[in-house]
Amino acid sequence: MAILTIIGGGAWGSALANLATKKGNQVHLWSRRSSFELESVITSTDIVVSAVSMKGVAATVDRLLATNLSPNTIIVTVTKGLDPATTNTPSQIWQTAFPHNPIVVLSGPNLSEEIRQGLPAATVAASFDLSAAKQVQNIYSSEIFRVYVNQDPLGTELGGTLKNVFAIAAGVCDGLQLGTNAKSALLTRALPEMIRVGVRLGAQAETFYGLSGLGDLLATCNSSLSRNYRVGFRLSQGKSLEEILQELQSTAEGVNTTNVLIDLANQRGIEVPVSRQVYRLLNGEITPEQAVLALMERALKPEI
Ligand SMILES: NC(=O)c1ccc[n+]([C@@H]2O[C@H](COP(=O)([O-])OP(=O)(O)OC[C@H]3O[C@@H](n4cnc5c(N)ncnc54)[C@H](O)[C@@H]3O)[C@@H](O)[C@H]2O)c1
Ligand SMILES: O=P(O)(O)OC[C@H](O)CO
Repeated sequence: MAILTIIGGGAWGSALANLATKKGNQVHLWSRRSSFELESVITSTDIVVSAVSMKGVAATVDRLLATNLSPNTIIVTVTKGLDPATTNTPSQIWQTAFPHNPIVVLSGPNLSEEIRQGLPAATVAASFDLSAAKQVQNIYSSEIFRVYVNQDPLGTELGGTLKNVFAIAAGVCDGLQLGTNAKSALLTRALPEMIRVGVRLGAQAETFYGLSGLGDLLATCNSSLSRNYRVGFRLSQGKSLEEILQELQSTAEGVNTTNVLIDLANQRGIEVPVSRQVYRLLNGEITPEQAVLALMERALKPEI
């Protein structure tokens, strides 16, 4: 049995708290509205899970820096986003702030609503520190949640983060009723685009073929449970982004991720054709139909 403190009481933090509690662990679920102080539970904590949205990562890091967290405590990050100021991933931010703590990325095709319903799912615990990843694997593995490990935290994290951009595109594709051929083409071309970005940032290409890359891409791009997919679907119905985000009342990380990704691609000269059309659509530069046409009329090229 381990003692976990989960920071962030949103959809995913709550689902992760339930999974760990059902395995017999002691779980403190802390959010900004909690009636207890973070300090009061942190010294006895074996594992801290950060389940806040990207916009809350910096504040959460500061909050934890103000406690006396032991360097032995494993920090697990599940946020799927990029920092607009630095383009860093959450695990990079955590590692910089806590250089002596093991940092583990937990990411995979994990729509929280399905997990809340007790449906089976698999995921990846990734860390440079394999023993820390294995501890997280043991704590979270159950008959409904199968956890694999790897040693590519950046690739694991970028798979979960970048797929949100394509989930928006997939929602547009389905909303416009473009058909199965178009959807298959979109998802297939999304994967090399994710790998191109990931490898340039230092991730391993193979990681993107696993659960945290292809797996999460398939889950998110094919489910109306995905908030990013829903953003794309509603854009295709002519709603404004502002209106959609207002109705959503929850986090769709793909909107911020698209903007950061395009900054990054421009700085480093990375070719990201699908993401670029998602960017133009989100920023009101083109209509969904124009985005599709722009992709179809690109200069012809070899497949690989
Ligand atoms: N919901 C899912 O299916 C799922 C699955 C895997 C990963 N994720 C990722 O987990 C993260 C959280 O997603 P969610 O679905 O729980 O979102 P959510 O919108 O339900 O909850 C977001 C949480 O972040 C907290 N937060 C935001 N700003 C904060 C701040 N400044 N300080 C402290 N806390 C702050 C909120 O209080 C809330 O608890 C996202 O990055 C998401 O991509 C979600
Ligand atoms: O609801 P979304 O689009 O944030 O997707 C949730 C998870 O990332 C799916 O793995």
